[in-house]
Amino acid sequence: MSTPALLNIRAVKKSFAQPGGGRLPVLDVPQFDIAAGEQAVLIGRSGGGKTTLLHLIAGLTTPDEGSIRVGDIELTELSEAGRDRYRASMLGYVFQTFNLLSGFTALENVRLGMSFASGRHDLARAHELLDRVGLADRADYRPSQLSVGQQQRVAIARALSSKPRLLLADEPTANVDPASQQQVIDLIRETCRDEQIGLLLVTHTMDVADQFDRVENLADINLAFKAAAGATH
Ligand SMILES: Nc1ncnc2c1ncn2[C@@H]1O[C@H](COP(=O)(O)OP(=O)(O)OP(=O)(O)O)[C@@H](O)[C@H]1O
Repeated sequence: MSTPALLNIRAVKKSFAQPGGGRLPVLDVPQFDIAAGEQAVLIGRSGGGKTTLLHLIAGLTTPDEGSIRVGDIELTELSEAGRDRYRASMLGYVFQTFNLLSGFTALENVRLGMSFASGRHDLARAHELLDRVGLADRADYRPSQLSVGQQQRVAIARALSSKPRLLLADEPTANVDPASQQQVIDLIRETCRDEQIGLLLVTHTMDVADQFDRVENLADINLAFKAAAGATH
């Protein structure tokens, strides 16, 4: 029996208005799929559209055309409130810049990640996740009292707090030292494996990409990139 699909992208195009007028085509992706529980890494040149693709999958932005399905949900048919609910119930997102709330402690930041999803605060899970990321003794610290690597780990705990089906991680090791890098990757991969969470992780680090069975280069799945390359060569 084949593994059920978690993410199906079909014929998705995304362009942005350019400051000087006209539109910049960034993505033209005929097909991109992730199976339930699958772990894939996305690589590609800077400015190529990796973050834009994650934003589309997260429903943070909408495509010009095409279809994005996550489980039974067609994202392009949802209202903004519907996309908020989809994010809360199905998705974890580790942002490049963490996006922790500075006025709240590490524990509160993790609990904030789950409050929308479950409608209740699962304190035990928040503590378990902080323990898992090695920050049990930092639960009451605010982001400004944590190192950059520790903030990154809080952001990972928060993204996992609502037990998502799909985790999107945008360069989760960009701000941690090489020694912590492997810990962060192991943490994300083990948790996703244990909880059957699909993973799409963006990285510029080949040491990280090489650890994954599935490595997708955006240049290979994005026709907009090929069109732009063809125009300049
Ligand atoms: N809101 C926006 N308005 C206009 N252009 C945008 C917007 N967001 C992204 N872009 C453009 O889309 C392109 C792709 O950006 P994106 O951030 O997705 O690239 P990336 O592959 O994630 O890059 P990096 O590896 O440097 O993080 C860039 O040329 C960028 O200027």
